[in-house]
Amino acid sequence: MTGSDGPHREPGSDFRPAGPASERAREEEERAVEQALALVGGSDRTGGSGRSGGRPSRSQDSQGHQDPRDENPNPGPSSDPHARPSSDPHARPSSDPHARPSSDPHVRRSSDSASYDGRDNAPRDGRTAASATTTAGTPATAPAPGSGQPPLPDGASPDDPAKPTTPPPSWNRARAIAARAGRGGPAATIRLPLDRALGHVLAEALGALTDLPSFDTSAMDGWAVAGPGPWAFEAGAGLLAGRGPAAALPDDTAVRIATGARVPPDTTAVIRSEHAHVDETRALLHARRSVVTGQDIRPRGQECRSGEQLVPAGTVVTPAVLGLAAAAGYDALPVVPRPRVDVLVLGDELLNAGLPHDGLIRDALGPMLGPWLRGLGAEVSGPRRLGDDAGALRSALTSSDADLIVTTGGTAAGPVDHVHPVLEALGAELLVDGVAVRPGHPMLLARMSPDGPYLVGLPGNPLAAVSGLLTLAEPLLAGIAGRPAQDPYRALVHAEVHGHPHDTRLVPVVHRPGRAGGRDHVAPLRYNGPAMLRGIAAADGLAVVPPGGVRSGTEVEILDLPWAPATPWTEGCFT
Ligand SMILES: Nc1nc2c(c(=O)[nH]1)N[C@H]1C(S)=C(S)[C@@H](COP(=O)(O)OP(=O)(O)OC[C@H]3O[C@@H](n4cnc5c(N)ncnc54)[C@H](O)[C@@H]3O)O[C@H]1N2
Ligand code: MOO
Repeated sequence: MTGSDGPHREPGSDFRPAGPASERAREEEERAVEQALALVGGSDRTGGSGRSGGRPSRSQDSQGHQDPRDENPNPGPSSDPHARPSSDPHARPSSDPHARPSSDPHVRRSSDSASYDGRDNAPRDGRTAASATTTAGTPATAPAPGSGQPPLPDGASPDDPAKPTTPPPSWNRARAIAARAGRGGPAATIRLPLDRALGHVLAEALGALTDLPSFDTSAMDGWAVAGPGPWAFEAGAGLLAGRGPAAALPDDTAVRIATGARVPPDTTAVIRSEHAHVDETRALLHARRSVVTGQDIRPRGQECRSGEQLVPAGTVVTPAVLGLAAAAGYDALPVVPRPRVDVLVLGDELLNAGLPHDGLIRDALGPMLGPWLRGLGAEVSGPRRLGDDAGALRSALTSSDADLIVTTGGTAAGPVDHVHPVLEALGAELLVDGVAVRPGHPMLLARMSPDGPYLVGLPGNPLAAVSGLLTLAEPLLAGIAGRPAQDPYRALVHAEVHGHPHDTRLVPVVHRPGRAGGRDHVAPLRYNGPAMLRGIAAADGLAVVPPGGVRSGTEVEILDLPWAPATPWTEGCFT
């Protein structure tokens, strides 16, 4: 991904067409974001920023290729994981799997329904629409399963067939909502000693506490000389680093000097040892080449003057920043506290160790999410494995003092999918309830209360969970931690990547150097089905594939994975 021919980053770019229509779309998106945040009392601290191919097979083949259409084949009312029973007896289904009957998304509905009774296995189907339904476009109701009512045409609502239903937010809009929600809170500052500051974000600009260098210093081992030479010197005398000030150097004299030693006043230049000829018998030093005034002297303040800004607020404290801060006189740094994240893993079918057996499978998300979230700058507790126990989920949510709770699984409408009913019962506000992205469309973002933690509900399918992590958790955490969210950039893609008919697809890719005059590019990886991690484990990025797909030889947006660049063992995964 390096080199002038390589994929170039265009931080502000997206797929919106230019012109007034895109301007309108942007304004609408902004409005929707504002509405979402108004519900939880969030505001934008910083003012906001943002920024086909051949016919695919209909199902996943033996190589792990996934037909994007399989994940949303317009399944009809009962197969929509978002489908919620309606409290409206006249409610009729929509044929859009995302369609939720209209209701004012700004109305926070009461939670006095029988949707959640705090017991395990609370009947999902008995849930009404009383809920934390909100803005981002996915108010939730669907026909009661088995109601036998015919689906409405796309765009029609059950209450008013002429009234369009609200689709789930686009991938870009969902990310914007999450980012702005994260930026909505007050920015706290703590001072941390250097050895604990790594990975935090600077809450304030770092100003130098001293000139750097703080004194004129020798850049080389050699001789400090005064005047044009040759120079007399005193055998055995010399200046070392770490010593106090030396006496001024008289004209036509030289003194041995070590790299880093203070240069004596009146020094003209430093001559490197290898460029000097020492006449021991006459105690005279000669230069082997011409001497330029000031050579190999680092003057005081060359790198910075005291008070000068070294790095701005918002900079992530890297090892290099730690080194710079130490050099500039800091013992501790003003940083934004790491966002605290609780990870709750849901699912009775999950094993913590050993081989899958008897229908049980290994928990793939618990081991993955902690390190990934830490990589995003969070302080992570857990994972806590709660099984499919609505009561346990409820008490974990109410007792958390984290900034963000991440749950895995249980986001859909299966019999033991407790996330929505528990959020409803607790009166949480849904900022995002489903996103037009594959995999991961049932992902959600909620706020437990106006001052309470956020909750990101990741779908249980492992790659869908990764999608939710990068779509909602990453921008939210970046906002809370005071760092910029990752901007996708564009890269050439060497293969056709099928798109979903109307949703964004996130596809694992790996960066490849251009060979034989070819350009650097990304190659999509197979084993990219929602339940698979094999592709993402070999990837260094995710291609953001717009509806309709991308053709080979064109550019696609890329989100880097934290461990980019590529791992060497990618080969088996190429499409
Ligand atoms: N009728 C429909 N059913 C489903 C649809 C749909 O459109 N209609 N969408 C599917 C999609 S897509 C997803 S994603 C899931 C989301 O469901 P949940 O978030 O409720 O996830 P679960 O049902 O709990 O689990 C789904 C799947 O993932 C496995 N899983 C869960 N947790 C883990 C873990 N920690 N490690 C490894 N694997 C995990 C779980 O066993 C299931 O196989 O809904 C679909 N259903
Ligand atoms: O495709 Mo599902 O959306 O997340 O696995």
